[in-house]
Amino acid sequence: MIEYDRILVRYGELSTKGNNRKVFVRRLEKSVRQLLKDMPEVHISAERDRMFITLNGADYAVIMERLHLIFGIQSYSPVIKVERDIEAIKMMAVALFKRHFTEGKTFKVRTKRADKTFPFDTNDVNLMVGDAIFDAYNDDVEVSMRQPDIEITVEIRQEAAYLSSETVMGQGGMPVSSAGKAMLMLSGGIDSPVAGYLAMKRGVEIEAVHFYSPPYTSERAKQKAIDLTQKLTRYTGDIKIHLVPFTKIQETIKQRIPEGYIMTSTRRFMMRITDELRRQHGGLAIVNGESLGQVASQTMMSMLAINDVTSTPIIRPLITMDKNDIIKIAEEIDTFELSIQPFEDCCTIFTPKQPKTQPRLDKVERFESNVDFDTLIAEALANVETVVVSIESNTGADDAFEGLL
Ligand SMILES: Nc1ncnc2c1ncn2[C@@H]1O[C@H](COP(=O)(O)OP(=O)(O)OP(=O)(O)O)[C@@H](O)[C@H]1O
Repeated sequence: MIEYDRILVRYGELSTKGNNRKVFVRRLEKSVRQLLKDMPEVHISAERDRMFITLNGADYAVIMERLHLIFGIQSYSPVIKVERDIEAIKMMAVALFKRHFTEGKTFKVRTKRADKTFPFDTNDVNLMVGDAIFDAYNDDVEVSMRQPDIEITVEIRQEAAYLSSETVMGQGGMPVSSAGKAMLMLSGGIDSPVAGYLAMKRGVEIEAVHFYSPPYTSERAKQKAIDLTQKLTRYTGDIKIHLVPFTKIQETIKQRIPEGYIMTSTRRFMMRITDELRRQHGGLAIVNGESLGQVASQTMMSMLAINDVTSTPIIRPLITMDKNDIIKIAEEIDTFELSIQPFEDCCTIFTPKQPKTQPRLDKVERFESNVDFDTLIAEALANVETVVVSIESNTGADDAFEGLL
């Protein structure tokens, strides 16, 4: 049976990014190199609009599985390289087809001609290759343009033609850290890990910030935030998490701020501290899991009052999403089960039964001005614990991202 000799990787959106493309392609190449570091036989060559991973005996299925985790890849196919000769193409297409064909399966040929000097156009190649397959089976096979069981792709480039019968969709998005760094406000809930994933997918490098309030919240609640961070490392490698002790600030808020404004004020302090950590660690933005109208803190009035503490850009990837869609992504990235584990969260413990859904900025500012919060903020910042969370060891790619960020 014929065997694939390389994997062809398509960048998609990347290829349209003008002058930045070179930088993006280089980053993507670096991600792939790191991910396949334990396979020294593999050869990677990143060209302008395609990347080729030559197997040299490596198992293509293992590589295909890992590529699925890399942002910036639109799709990829295991391919066989053949001469730019229509007879050679036809022969290989038939061989590939035979590899997959069982009775009743339909097919389609899809050609892409990157090199326009090739004497036949896309349609000609589709027809000629299709005819070769019909001939090989005495016309006893059927074409289906809409939903073929077997799709033979032929990509004709300057140096050769590449044939495949499998195309897998990648994650899409932009390569890791091509957009700079942001701080992810990570609670133990469903939403913030999804927000982090979506930001990472657009090339944002994430450092997580988690607020915890012992003894009101337990070690296990803190561990949950670390475990959620670990789930995200699968896509980028190591992620730092800053664990901020928040007890004193929350107790002070509870004593000194009128009940209806406790939640607004709590969020404002979280944001101020996150912003300071951002400044210290060279971040450019803050990412959170807010989604419009989900809970009291997420009305527009509330956001206005909370957001007022900083002019730093706040990225809210979930802002217009429905809960069901957020949950779907949480399931896909395997954070959902962890998120729904019932460990206490610092906010829910102190949150009054009826927080103001339309808090007024002038009021919350007045309430806060009566208390010396600056000292408490400095104290919390001085006691931040930073942990580097590493990629899970069962992905088969441990350490693969080392040095990537
Ligand atoms: N303990 C925390 N540490 C860090 N960030 C937090 C914490 N609690 C809340 N946040 C941030 O504030 C956002 C809004 O939180 P809130 O609890 O109002 O909403 P949520 O829909 O329950 O969010 P989540 O599901 O992420 O907990 C969160 O998505 C997160 O970004």
